[in-house]
Parts: sequence; C-alpha cells; structure tokens
Amino acid sequence: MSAAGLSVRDIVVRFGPVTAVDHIDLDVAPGEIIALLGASGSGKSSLLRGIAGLEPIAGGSVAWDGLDLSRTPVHQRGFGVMFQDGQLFPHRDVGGNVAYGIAGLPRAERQARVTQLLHLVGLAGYEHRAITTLSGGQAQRVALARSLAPRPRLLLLDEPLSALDRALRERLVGMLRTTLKATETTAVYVTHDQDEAFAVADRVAVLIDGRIAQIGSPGEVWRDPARADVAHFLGYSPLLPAGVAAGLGYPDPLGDKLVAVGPGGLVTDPAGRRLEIVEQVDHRGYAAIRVRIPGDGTAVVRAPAQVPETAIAVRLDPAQCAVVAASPDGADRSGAPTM
Ligand SMILES: Nc1ncnc2c1ncn2[C@@H]1O[C@H](COP(=O)(O)OP(=O)(O)OP(=O)(O)O)[C@@H](O)[C@H]1O
Repeated sequence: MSAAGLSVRDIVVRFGPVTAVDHIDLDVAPGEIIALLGASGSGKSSLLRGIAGLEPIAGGSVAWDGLDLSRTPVHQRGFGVMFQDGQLFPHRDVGGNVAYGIAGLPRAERQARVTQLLHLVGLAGYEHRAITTLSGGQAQRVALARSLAPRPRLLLLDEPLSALDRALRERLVGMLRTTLKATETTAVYVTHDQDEAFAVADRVAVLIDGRIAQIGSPGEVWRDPARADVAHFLGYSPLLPAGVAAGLGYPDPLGDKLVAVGPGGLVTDPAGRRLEIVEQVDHRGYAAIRVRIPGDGTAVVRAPAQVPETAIAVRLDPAQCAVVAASPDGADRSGAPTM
C-alpha cells in the first residue's frame, strides 16, 4: 500500500451475527471529499467508525499514506470526527470551543486560526458568544470550525446536518463544501440524503447492504446508475421493463434492461399514450400528475398546472431516464422515493 491519502482495504465490521460492513475497499485522495450515501442500516456509520478506529474491525486494513493504522488508537490517527450533534462545550464560549483542539499553539497563532475558521463558516466576530445562545445551524458551524482547527489529515463527518431542517441544510451544505475546500481538508461525509451527498462531494459511494454498489462523481452516478437498486435509491421511479417503456415511446431496443424514469422523465405530449390520472398535486412551479402505467404501478408527470381531465397523453423523455440492468429477483422495482 503506497497510495497517498486514505486506503481502506477489504474492511469488515460486524455486530454479533450482523455484518454491517462487508469487505469494502475505499481510496480517498488528499483534498478529496467522498460522500458515503445509503439508506438507513446500509453500513455508512459503521464504515466511518471503522475508519476512525471507533469500532473494531473484524478484517481488512485502514492506512494513511501507505502506513497501516489498523492498530493505531483513535486519537493517534490524526483524524477528526464530527457528528450530527456537534457536542459543543456549553461552559466555553464560541472561540473557546473552536480553540479546544489547538491549546498547544502559541496564543496569537491560536487566535488567528479561530478568527480565520469563524470567518470561513460565516460566523466572523462570534468569538465571545455563549454556546447556549446559538441556533442549531450556528452550533453546527462552530462544531465544523472546531473539527478543522487542529488541521486533521482526514475529517470524518457523520450526518453533520441531519438534525437541521431541510432549508437550513440546503444553505449549510454549500458552506460546508466551500470550507472543506478552502482548508484543503480530505473528508469522508456520511449522509442518507441524496441531494446533500451530491452537493458536498467530489465522489459519491452508494452503499447497499454493507457494500459499495457504485462509486463515481455525482454526475456519473446520477447519469449512469450501475444497478437497478442504485437507480431506485437515487430517486428514479418507476423502473419500467422494455415492453412498457417502448409503449411509452422509448426509442432504443433494450433487451431485458429496465428504463429508470428520473424526475421529469415522463412528459406530456399530445401525440403520446393516454394514461389514467390517479392524483394531482401542486408543487412550487409545477403540478405533479400521477398516472397509472398499464400493468406496472404509477408514475408522476410534471405539467405546468393541474388538468381538468381523467387521462393525459404522455411519453418518456430519454434524456431524463437511465437504462439499468434488472436485478435477478426484480425486488427493486417498487417503493422508490418519488419526486
Ligand atoms: N452498536 C451496534 N450493535 C448492533 N448492531 C449494530 C450496531 N451499530 C450498527 N448496527 C447494525 O449494523 C448495520 C449497519 O448500521 P449503520 O448504523 O452502520 O448503518 P447506517 O447506514 O449508518 O444507518 P443510519 O443511516 O440509520 O445511521 C445495521 O443493521 C445496524 O442495525
């Protein structure tokens, strides 16, 4: 092992009979941000904790710059960890919290670092604020600044924004990426939120059942999901067999592949196939019209507004669909998140 940065090889994390992490390999280059994205129970936190040394590993290795750390205690790995609840010290002010891990630095240097980090997270001038007066979003920004202060060679973030509401998460995720990039921090970021993973990461690893089902840039993973269950988890719905897709105007011969319909993948077209309307719901800027796919559940068509009809003519837009291999048991064709 000589690769720069983090090299995880064949790592296994078990809890009794449960294999939470099932022989995973993962490389993270210096300065790179990787998101571990997956449903609840897919093994994201266990992998992160295994890398940190917070969970014993049943097999495999964790190395930094080619040096095996598997037997190195947590606090000697040079890694930082940030959790959902930033766990700030209530008896210290904001500046005292950020400076916590750099007590050994000369005072002027310490203060300069605190000032720089508070500026980066959008809290310039907050040094003397009491922790108890901060909003949830401000507290997580302080927690981020505190995690970055000792310049960890790797920062492990476990759902750092998930306790916040959606609007705040969307605002903070941009700040988070900007801050990690500005400090050239190498990071592994655990989230179950697809938008958050895509917004923060250089590469996204999709975990299913303790394994990495796919890893790539956000654009690659979205445009070309490796498997039906990955497409499903990313929010493609439904996944249509070739015959059904062809009936909705999908042009290419597909064999036994499936057409994964992305948001906006089904469009209104007067020359298209008329499908029964099941339900109509207004959204900001469009109406979501749910239609019945013959023999294959339902799908949503986006239209400018609701229509006073019981059926609507639609076709698939190939540019908003992906083609994926069917899984042998077809188990991943139902229950996907919708738009
Ligand atoms: N301390 C533990 N004891 C027993 N089983 C555990 C423990 N921690 C995790 N598991 C099990 O390991 C599997 C993976 O859990 P893990 O928390 O890593 O998933 P996750 O993807 O991070 O999920 P979530 O998004 O819900 O946190 C699950 O089946 C879980 O029940």
